[in-house]
Amino acid sequence: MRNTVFIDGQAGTTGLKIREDLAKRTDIELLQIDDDKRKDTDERRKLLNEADIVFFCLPDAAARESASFVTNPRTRIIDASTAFRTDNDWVYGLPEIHHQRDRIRSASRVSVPGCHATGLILSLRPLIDAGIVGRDYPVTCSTVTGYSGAGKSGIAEYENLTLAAAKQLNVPRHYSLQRNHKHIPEMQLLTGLTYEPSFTPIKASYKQGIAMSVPLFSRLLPSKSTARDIHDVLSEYYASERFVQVMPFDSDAHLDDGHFLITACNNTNRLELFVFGHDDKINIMARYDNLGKGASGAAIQNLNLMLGCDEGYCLKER
Ligand SMILES: NC(=O)C1=CN([C@@H]2O[C@H](COP(=O)(O)OP(=O)(O)OC[C@H]3O[C@@H](n4cnc5c(N)ncnc54)[C@H](OP(=O)(O)O)[C@@H]3O)[C@@H](O)[C@H]2O)C=CC1
Ligand SMILES: CC(=O)N[C@@H](CCC(=O)OP(=O)(O)O)C(=O)O
Repeated sequence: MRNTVFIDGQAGTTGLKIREDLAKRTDIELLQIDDDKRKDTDERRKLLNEADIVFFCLPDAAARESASFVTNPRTRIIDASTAFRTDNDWVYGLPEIHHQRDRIRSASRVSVPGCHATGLILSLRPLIDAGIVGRDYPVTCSTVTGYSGAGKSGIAEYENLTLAAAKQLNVPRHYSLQRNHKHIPEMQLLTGLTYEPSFTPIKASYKQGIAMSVPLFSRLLPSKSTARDIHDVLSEYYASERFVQVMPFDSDAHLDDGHFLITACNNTNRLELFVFGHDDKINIMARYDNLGKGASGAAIQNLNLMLGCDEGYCLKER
């Protein structure tokens, strides 16, 4: 029997991609909403309660509204927004974190991680669990990200430009400089840090692909662990993962003439982790597609787990 799926927000950046990927599948029947009824409350409410699984690919406020419309106890929800990521009644959809995969399999409410948060949590959580990084470590981190992370309006901002605006947007832009990015609460909760990490994102003039950088100082770690120790712990933690790979230690072979290529995982659900450094200096880097493992890929990986089918069904590993 086929599972019925409805995507609330099917015309947005994340919704469109999920729809495109699921349309190829024989195990799923996609419930369609007419284009002129996409925001019609009654029609959405009807479809939300007809489907076995629904995706919310909506702004936070609309996601909260949709959640309140679901009254059918059989309907399971996968939400791509920030609305429920730190809510105890929802399961955080990052299966690579120990014990999370089993929780996702049986969950009825799953929250897809934020794109920036994914990189930080996967970099730090194994190290904090192992006691290599103290919970009270003063973590700083930053990302460089493509403009599609901001959805349709962000894409339009960069792609429908006058010449003058194009010149301005050609230059990378820092944002959330008050250290108030919306992913900070989930970063803190899911890493287990005592204090909020200091996080600075930078948006640049390319469509998709994200790189998270987490610098650490060996002298501030409880056992003065080195970059090599950190590489060993991460390698062991993710050894059996399909979508998270720890790349060989400190190798220039990963670089393009000494530079890090942010877009190397684009159009896949793959996330690559790198550890660079020597002596006191350690730098963990994660690269992935903000629209892949950072959004629709992660959402489909969660769907596969919830349906009990192959976790990688219709997802590209490389
Ligand atoms: N882009 C990314 O890299 C990532 C996005 N996310 C999150 O996923 C969610 C969706 O993001 P994204 O796809 O980028 O956003 P988009 O802005 O591209 O798409 C959102 C869609 O929701 C529709 N919509 C807005 N309000 C309503 C409503 N009340 N009822 C029905 N539909 C509505 C919009 O309609 P209309 O077309 O008319 O504007 C649009 O089609 C957001 O919460 C975002 O933060 C998460 C991870 C990464
Ligand atoms: C480039 C860009 O603007 N990206 C967005 C985040 C995209 C994302 O992950 O949004 P959600 O947390 O809603 O899922 C931002 O940094 O605010």
